Amino acid sequence: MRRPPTRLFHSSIRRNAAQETSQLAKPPLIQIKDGTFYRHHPNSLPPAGHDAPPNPALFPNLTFTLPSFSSPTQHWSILSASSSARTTFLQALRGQHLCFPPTARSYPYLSTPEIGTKDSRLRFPAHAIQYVGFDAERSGLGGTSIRGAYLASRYESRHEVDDWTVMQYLKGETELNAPEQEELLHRPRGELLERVIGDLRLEKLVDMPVGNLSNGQTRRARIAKALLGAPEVLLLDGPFMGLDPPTLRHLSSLLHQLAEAQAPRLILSLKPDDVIPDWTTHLMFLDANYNTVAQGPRAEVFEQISDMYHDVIFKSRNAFRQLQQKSELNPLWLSIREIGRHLKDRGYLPEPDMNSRKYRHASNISTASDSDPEQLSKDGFSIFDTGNAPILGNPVVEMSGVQIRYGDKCVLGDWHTPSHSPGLHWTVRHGQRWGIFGPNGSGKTTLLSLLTSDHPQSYSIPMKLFGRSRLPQRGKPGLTLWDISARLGHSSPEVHTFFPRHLTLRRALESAWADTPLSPPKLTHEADLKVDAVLRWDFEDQDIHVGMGLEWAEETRFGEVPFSAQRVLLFLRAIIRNPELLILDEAFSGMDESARDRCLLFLSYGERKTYRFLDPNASAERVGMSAMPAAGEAKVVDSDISRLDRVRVEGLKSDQAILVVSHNPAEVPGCVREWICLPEAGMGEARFGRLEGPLGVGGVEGEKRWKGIWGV
Ligand SMILES: Nc1ncnc2c1ncn2[C@@H]1O[C@H](COP(=O)(O)OP(=O)(O)OP(=O)(O)O)[C@@H](O)[C@H]1O
Repeated sequence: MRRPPTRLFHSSIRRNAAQETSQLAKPPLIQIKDGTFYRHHPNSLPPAGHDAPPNPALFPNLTFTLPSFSSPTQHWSILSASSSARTTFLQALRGQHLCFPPTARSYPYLSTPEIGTKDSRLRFPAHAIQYVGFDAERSGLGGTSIRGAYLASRYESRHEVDDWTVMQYLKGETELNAPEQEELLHRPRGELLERVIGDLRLEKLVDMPVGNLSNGQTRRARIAKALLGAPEVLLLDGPFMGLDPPTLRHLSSLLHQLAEAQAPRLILSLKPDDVIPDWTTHLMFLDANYNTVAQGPRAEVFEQISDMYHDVIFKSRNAFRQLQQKSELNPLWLSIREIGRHLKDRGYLPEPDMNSRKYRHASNISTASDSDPEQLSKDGFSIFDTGNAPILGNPVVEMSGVQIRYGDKCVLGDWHTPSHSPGLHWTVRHGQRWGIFGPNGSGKTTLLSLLTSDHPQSYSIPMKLFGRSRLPQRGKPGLTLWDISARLGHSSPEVHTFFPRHLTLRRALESAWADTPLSPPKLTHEADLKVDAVLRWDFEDQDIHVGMGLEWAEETRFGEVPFSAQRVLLFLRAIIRNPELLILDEAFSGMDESARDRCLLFLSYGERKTYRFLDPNASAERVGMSAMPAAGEAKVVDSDISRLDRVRVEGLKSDQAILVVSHNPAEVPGCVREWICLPEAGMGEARFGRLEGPLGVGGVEGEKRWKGIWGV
């Protein structure tokens, strides 16, 4: 059901209807005709092999039109398994990257007199087309927040001089020197400001420093800020990443209203497992090599993807043999498999005509099914646990009535159960694998900051870590920051934000053995071997030839590799020492899906297991598996390194405790069984539960488990 538009958009919708006829004749807003893009001028670089940075042709011969007005309205989403392809495409739309020929990319509507009368700055694509990316969101609001400050400052009452309030951020009052007259003219006016604040539910947050906002709150503030610039087009890169289901629904409906009003026009970029909003009318599908694979009306693109997907899945043996040869892995095929599987699982794809000749081999190929008892999660866990629950060790975390308050606002533990003192009562034991869930703003990050000691109140609350309090007690010294960091592995968007970009990849990993990323690591021979093993696994895939050089890891800096690869490295840094307590807080968000799946597998099995693409025509006995995989799926098998008995990095040990925060079941490791779901402030108490198997198995069972956690 369509919701009525909010106040903000009423007037524009009315105006649009009245002006429809004349608007239809207006020139397109973005027009690309047979254009190819490059990051650097192809003639400006030394020839390949002479230290030239990679400079692939981006979206060769792209033709794309975004109308300025259309009836019915066109709402585009860009789909790709590669975050880099998605972001690069959006950048190209707003005038970034070199276009060949230069005239192939134009913005005819921005040159019309109509735009001139609105705001002369809108003539420039970089102004008229605003980009909001969410990968590094928890780093703050466009550099206006915790700039260079230590993470802990988020939780302290005194803030830096430039820790602006949300209102200052929205109004653009974030310069220490007074702005020029021209700038003042363009500040958002009262009425618009009030409406945007209301529509994005920011009323209660306007006086809060931007550094204190949670992930979901930050997202709303960033969209509000972009809207206040009144752009013609808003590009939202991964808008649903890291949002809880209710916030996601609210945001999607809000975006729909904006898009319908064409004020601004919206283009979303989506990951394969993102919800594709019902109101998306047009899709662009990109592969990981910066090629456009399909574009057009939604149903047509789904049909094309369905054809390609079933082709890849059911194709002849020869094609699958090619897939098996890792060196010949075809990024287009991989992209089609990844996108196709997700779209098929969610019922977007039409079924192919199985009578057609090309599917004649398909009859003996299995497809994934919930009833298959042998079905595994992507990281190799059976869909239902069969063995006994693990024997648990001593407590690692003991909270006995924890409440966190700022003035009279309680952001964690604002409840009272008859059997306990008020607040959160929670024990995590050695060997337990916990998922921490809850809506945006429910206090998950705050809870973890108490364990990592980023929160100053961690000294005063009733909490023990590793059996000790933070402050000294009779006969027992207090637990120092160094004690904690030696026993803890932690990866989160905040760790990412503050991680030194200049460290080499090897040094970044080695910092797992240091007190802080910049202090000298205390390495042993065993640690060196582990670092080598992880580097080989990370960048060269599991079945590398042992003994290959790793010089690249000493030559490449952390800041030089793509965002997704940085996340992978920080994940590996967190797990490499098998810490007693491992915290993975949105650690997999922002990773490309294939990298994420490999990381999840590595978490549980280290170098022991790997993925293999299997020939769907082979029999189960021949490939040494108890059941055949779903058609075209990569399956978890023993690695060559394991067979050669050269494993240096084992997976999780039975006595490690892990805590995982995620809003996406596919990002929750298959080993997680215990869960806690924090309530929204003032909405009751935390709920606890235990799963009968992994969360990320999709299908009916996966959905049932996920909904159970959210109390749906
Ligand atoms: N110093 C502070 N003063 C007041 N409120 C604060 C402060 N720091 C955080 N908050 C509030 O505490 C609440 C919990 O924030 P937290 O980041 O822990 O939530 P979260 O569950 O991790 O959210 P998300 O899923 O969006 O990341 C939020 O409403 C946030 O605005």
